[in-house]
Amino acid sequence: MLNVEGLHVSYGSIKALQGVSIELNQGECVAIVGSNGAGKTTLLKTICGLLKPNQGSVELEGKSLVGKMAYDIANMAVAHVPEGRRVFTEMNVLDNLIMGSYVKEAKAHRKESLEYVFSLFPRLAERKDQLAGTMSGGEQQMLAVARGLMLKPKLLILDEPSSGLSPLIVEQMYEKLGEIHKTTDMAMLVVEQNVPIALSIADRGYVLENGSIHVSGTSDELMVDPEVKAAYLGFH
Ligand SMILES: Nc1ncnc2c1ncn2[C@@H]1O[C@H](COP(=O)(O)OP(=O)(O)OP(=O)(O)O)[C@@H](O)[C@H]1O
Repeated sequence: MLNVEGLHVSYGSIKALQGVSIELNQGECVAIVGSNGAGKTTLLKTICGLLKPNQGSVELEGKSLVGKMAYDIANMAVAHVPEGRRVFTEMNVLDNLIMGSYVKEAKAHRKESLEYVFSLFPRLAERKDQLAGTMSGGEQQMLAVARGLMLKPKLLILDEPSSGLSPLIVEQMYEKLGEIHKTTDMAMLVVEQNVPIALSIADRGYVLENGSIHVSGTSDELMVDPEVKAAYLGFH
């Protein structure tokens, strides 16, 4: 459903992506992993229309996303959960969720979507009137994911959901992401530095190094790949 082909993206003279190609099928969860500065966030931002590539194509179900505004991409049911959560801190939980369903198609299903995210994250239902900025880091990450789900996405894009969270909270977060993956047919693209946890829920993964795909395969293949093990899984 998502085809990214030969993507080149630069920031001035810095080449952040150099010929990246990935694909994602409906219902699949794919992890993009790699070290700091490998180009992971740049790849997601380009897919979501926040950055314009110098070269290459990004297609969702055969329709190009290149040059589209972020709003139009949201209208095509692509939800982006950015790194660092970025919830609306001065708004309460419920209003944050409502903001997630601002496009026409999502607005029409707002009630069911709210029921769905509240059943998935009961804590958010309990705290629906609380100001988002006063929630804990883990709760804000749940809210950010739930806000993404309010778009009724065909493709849910998550940038470093583990970022800044304690190991236990990361585990709980990934349990939920695994549940979403198992119980829906939406495609999920997860960027992570925490490679083992990302591969624990993903069907496949791509290892990005210095702006290029270095290795790719199923999660099981990557878990036993000697280079991946040495570089990311702490085995030598
Ligand atoms: N706005 C920018 N201006 C200039 N260079 C940038 C900008 N954003 C990113 N870069 C550079 O592009 C490269 C890729 O950055 P990117 O943020 O995509 O990496 P990343 O894999 O997401 O890293 P991290 O895991 O640390 O977030 C890095 O060398 C980074 O310094």
